[in-house]
Amino acid sequence: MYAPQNNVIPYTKDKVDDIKVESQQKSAHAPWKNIDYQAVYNDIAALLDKDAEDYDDGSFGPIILRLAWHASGTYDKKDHSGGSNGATMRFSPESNHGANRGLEVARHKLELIKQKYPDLSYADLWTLAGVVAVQELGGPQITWRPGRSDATVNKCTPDGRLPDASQKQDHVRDVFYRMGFNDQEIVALVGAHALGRCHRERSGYDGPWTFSPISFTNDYFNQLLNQNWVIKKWDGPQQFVDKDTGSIMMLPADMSLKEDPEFRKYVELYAKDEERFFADFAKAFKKLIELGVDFPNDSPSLTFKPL
Ligand code: HEM
Repeated sequence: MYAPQNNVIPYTKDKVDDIKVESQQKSAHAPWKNIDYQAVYNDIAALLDKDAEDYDDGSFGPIILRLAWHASGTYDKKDHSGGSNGATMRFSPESNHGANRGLEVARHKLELIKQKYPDLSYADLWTLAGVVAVQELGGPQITWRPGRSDATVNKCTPDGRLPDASQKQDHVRDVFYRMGFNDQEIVALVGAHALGRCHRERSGYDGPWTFSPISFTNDYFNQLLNQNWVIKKWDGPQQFVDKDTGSIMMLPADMSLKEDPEFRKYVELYAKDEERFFADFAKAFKKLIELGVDFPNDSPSLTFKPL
């Protein structure tokens, strides 16, 4: 179990009641106070595998997690632009940036939740949904805070802020250092590739990273280190497949994590210590979804019980 940090208020019934009492006055200036977040969590959790029998590996969790990451990973610490606050991927041009191809599937699913909880901002919804995806697919508990607000189209970030999978460690560092992450945090975050898969029609790449793409584990690191990776023979962009089965894959950017000695230290650590990976991922992911967010002073830190 991942014990909440000391300053974290567990999402107990009392806390829910507190929020309800405050919301009896229906806070027009702070609509985020009017919401029962464990109820939202539960509704998102129920959505992950609803009508998903014919979708990918049977869960919308991975693409919903990717939405939370791409909404947040546009942050630039120099001018505080981008980040999850604003949810500007609702608008073109950001929704049409190449890196965001396919994410309309996740945005569309979550629209059902937005309709049920109109006071919930899209920025809070998408980040909370990322937390739900990680937890419900077996990952660590992640502390989350409400209070983000939605911006208008003029806050869309320029194209090119998210990582380019065909590039290696220098580029990966440029992108994540721009957000304010260090090498250990970068490796922990990319461990999310335990989940989900690449889609030809979206990124051009093809296939999952692990044999269990709807279970959050440290298996991405084990596969990265222990498989014999060979260049896939095809007409698509350069990617690697495991020599034995040809059914799992790595991107050039993934391979750079094991080729770069500083990154590799953490790949090895997380491959042998899943508990450490879970703890470090939970911290780094919380940081990711809070980049650039100026939370209201009274925004509580919440943890959620899995369904
Ligand atoms: C070097 C950094 C990264 C690169 C180059 C990268 C690249 C990619 C690419 C090319 C895809 C396939 C998209 C598709 O074809 O559908 C993908 C999927 C995915 N990425 Fe990353 N990514 C990076 C970091 C991250 C991080 C930090 C997270 C989360 C914390 C993440 C979570 C995911 C997930 C869950 C999927 C699967 C989506 C699905 O199944 O539809 N990625 N990534």
